[in-house]
Amino acid sequence: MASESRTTAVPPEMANFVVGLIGMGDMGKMYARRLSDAGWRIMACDKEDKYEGLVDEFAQNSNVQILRNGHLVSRASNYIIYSVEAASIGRVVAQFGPSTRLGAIVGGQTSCKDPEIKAFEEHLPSDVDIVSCHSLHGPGVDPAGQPLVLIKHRASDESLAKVEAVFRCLKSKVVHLTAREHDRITADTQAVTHAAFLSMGKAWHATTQFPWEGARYVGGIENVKINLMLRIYAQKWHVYAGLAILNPEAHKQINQFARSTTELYYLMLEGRHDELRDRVYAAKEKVFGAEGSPKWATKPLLQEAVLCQFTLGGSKAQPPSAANSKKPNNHLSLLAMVDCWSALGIVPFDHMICSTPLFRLWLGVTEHLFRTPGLLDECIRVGVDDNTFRRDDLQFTIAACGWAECVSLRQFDTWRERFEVTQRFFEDRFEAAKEVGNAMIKAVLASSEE
Ligand SMILES: NC(=O)C1=CN([C@@H]2O[C@H](COP(=O)(O)OP(=O)(O)OC[C@H]3O[C@@H](n4cnc5c(N)ncnc54)[C@H](OP(=O)(O)O)[C@@H]3O)[C@@H](O)[C@H]2O)C=CC1
Ligand SMILES: O=C(O)C(=O)Cc1ccc(O)cc1
Repeated sequence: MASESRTTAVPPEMANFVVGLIGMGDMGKMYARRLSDAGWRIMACDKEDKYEGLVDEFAQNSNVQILRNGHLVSRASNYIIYSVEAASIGRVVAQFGPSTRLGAIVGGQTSCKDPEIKAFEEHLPSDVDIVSCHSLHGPGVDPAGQPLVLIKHRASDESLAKVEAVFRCLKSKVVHLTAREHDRITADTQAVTHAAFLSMGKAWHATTQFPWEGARYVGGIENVKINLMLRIYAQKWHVYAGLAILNPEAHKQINQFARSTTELYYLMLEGRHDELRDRVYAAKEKVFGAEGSPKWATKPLLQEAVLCQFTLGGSKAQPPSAANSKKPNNHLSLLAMVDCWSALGIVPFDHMICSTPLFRLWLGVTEHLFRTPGLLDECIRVGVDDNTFRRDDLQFTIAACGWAECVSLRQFDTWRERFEVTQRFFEDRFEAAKEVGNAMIKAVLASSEE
């Protein structure tokens, strides 16, 4: 669309306001497109070697001006958003921060706020206000209705109001938090959720299987596991490494998830049915409330039936309608998640205000498992009596411990290698998974709004 024909969402008193974007990767481009479509003037850059490519890409968009580097963006913009890799934020702000225009506002889009805020405090001139942001969804998701965290770290009310005016066109749900609150909540909602899906991918890779091709991973819960695992492995490695390794609050959660997985697996392996049952039910009570006074809403977060159709399989082992050929599974990953929340005193429903689509699906299937009569007892029985999933669960446990160790040792390079080798194993299916995953998320969001 030519920008000249756009209607504008820019208030008259902000007609000359320029939004700067440093980092034009997936999120930076998403902001550039959406804000410029709403009438905001954008000045943006990526690394200098991408200058020509970006100029070509945005040539038709007269509201977006591509500059050669962050110095030029910083000097010319009123609100500058750093949208670079979390691990680079210190270096990039050190480089461009001192060029920030007098009296400007600065923020960042990185998924973990501790290093970002430290970098701003260290390198920005004292006349600059700091209002950071975080859209809690990936670049391909419509921001309307999704949470957008705003952090008024060092700013006047007037600066905050300007930032709110800029983001209003996204139609996201604004959540005001401190940087510390943000990191604590996203450690619970994102980092530990990703640890579960990353471990599933590793386990299926280690046992060289594409789970959608076999007959064991059939049904709504399995579709969520498979589609979200693929969705994560289809992304850039640094997004997940950054929010796990750099978030000081996340290490404890990821470590506890590995411990919960290992301890539940031991109980299954050693046939200690009653201990396993006691532990799972104690965790259920702590996380989901006692019998008769549950913490979940009357209406379940999601209907498993809605999820059954979103299978990547269908051509081989099972037709898409084969919901009733579901195989009972012990769902070690889901039991471990609830055990982990219980051990850390986390009530996941408290975080819904700040949740990603992926977290809502994960919590939704977990809730489904724990609130559907008979399902939890079936898991416990399968966990003890049935060897069908033993190997996969062993690999899942090894993977969960591997990720936890890698995170606690802050091993970015190892993290990357672990991620990319499994990414290559699954890459042929990313396109299909993206389509099915998007449709699944859309259907679940629609059914939860009914
Ligand atoms: N992807 C997602 O789902 C979400 C990501 N985020 C966060 O947003 C941030 C950006 O993520 P995303 O867009 O996905 O990542 P991308 O890797 O797609 O984008 C980051 C961009 O910043 C560029 N960059 C690095 N250093 C500089 C520099 N000195 N000057 C200018 N540009 C630079 C990178 O170049 P190069 O690749 O060459 O290093 C890259 O193009 C991350 O911190 C991420 O954690 C937040 C919400 C969702
Ligand atoms: O929904 C998720 O957890 C995602 O995987 C997408 C994502 C990744 C990084 C973020 O900082 C926010 C959202």
